[in-house]
Amino acid sequence: MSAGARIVAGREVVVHDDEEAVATDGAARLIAALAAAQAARGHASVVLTGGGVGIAMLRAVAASADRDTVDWTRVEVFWGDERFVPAGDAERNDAQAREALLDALPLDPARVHPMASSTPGHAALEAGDLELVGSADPDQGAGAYAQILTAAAARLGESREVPGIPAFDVLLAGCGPEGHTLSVFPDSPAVHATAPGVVAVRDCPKPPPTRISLTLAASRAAREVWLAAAGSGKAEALGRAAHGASEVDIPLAGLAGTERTLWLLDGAAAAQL
Ligand SMILES: O=C(O)[C@H](O)[C@@H](O)[C@H](O)[C@H](O)COP(=O)(O)O
Repeated sequence: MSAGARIVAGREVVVHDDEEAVATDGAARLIAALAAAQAARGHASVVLTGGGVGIAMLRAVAASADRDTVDWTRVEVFWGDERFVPAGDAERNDAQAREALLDALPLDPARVHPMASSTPGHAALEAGDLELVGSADPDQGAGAYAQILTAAAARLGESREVPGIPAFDVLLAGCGPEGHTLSVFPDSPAVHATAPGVVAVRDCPKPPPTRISLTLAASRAAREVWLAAAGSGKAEALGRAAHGASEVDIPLAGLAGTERTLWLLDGAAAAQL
């Protein structure tokens, strides 16, 4: 267990003073975890999230003096969810991640796997496979991402617990005040999708309304799942999850890594644990 952490209902919880400290600590941990994965397995994989803290963490990685302890040419990058808007739209999680960090790294483009945009007909050749990067239909985009994950599982190692999905080294997630995580919202079709996979999400209460998301079951293929959240608006949902709420009511309660589940919070978000 890491320094300063306590266990709350099976999760390792680290509480910081403010959002900036959450982002800085998350960045340091991410750099260390990716370097350790490369030392152990020769490659590393991370699943990124959108949202304020998730993107702040990427900015902190970009600014870190330890950034180059990771061989970024051998890091495989995925997304846990994506806003289904046109390619390059500033609302897209991948566009925000590129701007915050990815554009500054010597990543291998064949190892960066964005989810589909809503711009139809865009396709790209990646790692010898045809990856669909744009479609008018979010279901088609979700299906394409499921294929990308299956191919990646063959390369990176399939999760023993969740067949067909890679055993990602780290999956990053945020959460909303009503308990959503990824783009899995309370009592929505996505939270009832128990088979591990990738789903199209419609009518999201948080704009934009159409998204693509891993299911909670697919997210649980990751070795380590880290939830980063800050602010009093997240306190009630985190408190309910810590006190046993179901993932149907509070989807973030369903986040769990096969080796570690870590919550990186500020004091305001941790107030009801
Ligand atoms: O695309 C998104 O919106 C997300 O991936 C979403 O799950 C986000 O991480 C949380 O809503 C937290 O967002 P904030 O940190 O901005 O509150």
